[in-house]
Amino acid sequence: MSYSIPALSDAILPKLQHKVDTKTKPLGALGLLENLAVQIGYIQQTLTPAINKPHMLVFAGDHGVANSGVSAYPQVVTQQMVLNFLAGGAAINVFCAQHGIALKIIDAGVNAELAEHPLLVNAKVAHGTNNYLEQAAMSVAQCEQALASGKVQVASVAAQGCNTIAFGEMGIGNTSAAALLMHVLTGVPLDECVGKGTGLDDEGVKNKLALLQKAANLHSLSAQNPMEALRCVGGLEIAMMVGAFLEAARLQMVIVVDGFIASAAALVAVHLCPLVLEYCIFSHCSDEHGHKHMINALGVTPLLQLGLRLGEGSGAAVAMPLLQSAVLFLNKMASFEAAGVSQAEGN
Ligand SMILES: Cc1cc2ncn([C@H]3O[C@H](COP(=O)(O)O)[C@@H](O)[C@H]3O)c2cc1C
Ligand SMILES: O=C(O)c1cccnc1
Repeated sequence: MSYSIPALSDAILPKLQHKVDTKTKPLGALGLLENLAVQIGYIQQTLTPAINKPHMLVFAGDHGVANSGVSAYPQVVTQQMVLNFLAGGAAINVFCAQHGIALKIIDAGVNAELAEHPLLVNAKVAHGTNNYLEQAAMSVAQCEQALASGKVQVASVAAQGCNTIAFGEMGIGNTSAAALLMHVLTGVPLDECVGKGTGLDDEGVKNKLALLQKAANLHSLSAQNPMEALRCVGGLEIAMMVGAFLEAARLQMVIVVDGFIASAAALVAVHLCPLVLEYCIFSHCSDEHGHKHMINALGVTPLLQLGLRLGEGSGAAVAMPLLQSAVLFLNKMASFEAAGVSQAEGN
C-alpha cells in the first residue's frame, strides 16, 4: 500500500550541519539540540525552520481486556480521565497550557456517551474494543475506520496552519496492547515488553505477562502483517494514532512522539511505511519497562529521561520547548563570522 509520504532530500543535511557548526559555540556544544535543529530543518527542507501552532491530539479509547487483570485501575477510569481532560484538570492540560500547545481530545472509542464540549472531537468507532483474550480486538472495518479518522484529525489541524504535532492517549489497559504490538513487530521477548503500566506490583506484572502470552498464542500475528496485529491486539485509540502518524508524515509535519503507547503506534506506522520515522522526534524514554527496548529497536535517541510513566502526551508536551530552543538557536544565534569571534585552531 502506498501512503504518499514524501522521501526527504538529503541534499540539505550538510548545509544544515554547516549552519549549526558555524554558530558561536564550541563544535557540538549544544548536544542533542543540534541534532534536533538538523532534524527539524531536514523535515521542513529549510535552513530556517519554524514551529507553527503546535497541537496535541489525545486519543481516548477503551479496551475489552481492561478488566481482565492487566491494569491496576478499572476500565471506567478512561472515561473519568476524559472528563478530567475536558475540565482542564489533567497533567496534559497543565503542560499544554504552559507551553502554548493547542489541545484536542478525540473520542476514538470510550465506553460512554460524552456530551459535546469545545475540546472534544467525537470520532467514536465503538464503545471500546473486544477482549483479545477471546477474539480480535477490532473488526477489519473498525480498524480501517479508526485509521481513516486519525488521518482526518491531523488534516484538520494542519489546515489551520499547524506544522508540529504530538499525539497522546488515554485508555486503561493500553500498555498491554502496546506491549503485544512491540513484541510482534520487534521480536523482543514478551517479558521484556511487559511492565507495570499504571502501577501493578510484581505479582500483577507476572499475571499480566501470562495473560498477554495467551493473547499472543491465540492470534496469528507477525511482523509481516502490522495491520492484522493492530486489528487483533491493538486499541481504537492506538489505531487512530497510527492513522495520525501516517497523515502527519504525509503532510511533512514535525511529529513529537510521547511514551510507550505512542511509540507503539509509531512502530506500527513505521512498519507500514518506514519513511514515517524521519518525521518523528522521540520526546523521552518512559519508565515503562519495555520502552528502552522499543527505543533501541527503533534506533532512535529520545530527548529526555525524567522517569515519566504517564502517557496522555505529557512527555511530548514537556519536550516542546526543546524544539523551540533548537529552531531559535539555528535561526537567531550569530555565526563566528558575523560576530567576529575566532574559531578553534585548525578550523
Ligand atoms: C488516573 C490515571 C491517569 C492516567 N493518564 C494516563 N494514564 C495512562 O495509564 C493507562 C495505561 O496503563 P495500564 O495499561 O496499566 O492501564 C493509559 O490510559 C495511559 O495513558 C493514566 C492512568 C490513570 C490511572
Ligand atoms: O509511557 C507511557 O506512555 C505510559 C507508561 C505507563 C502508563 N501509561 C503510559
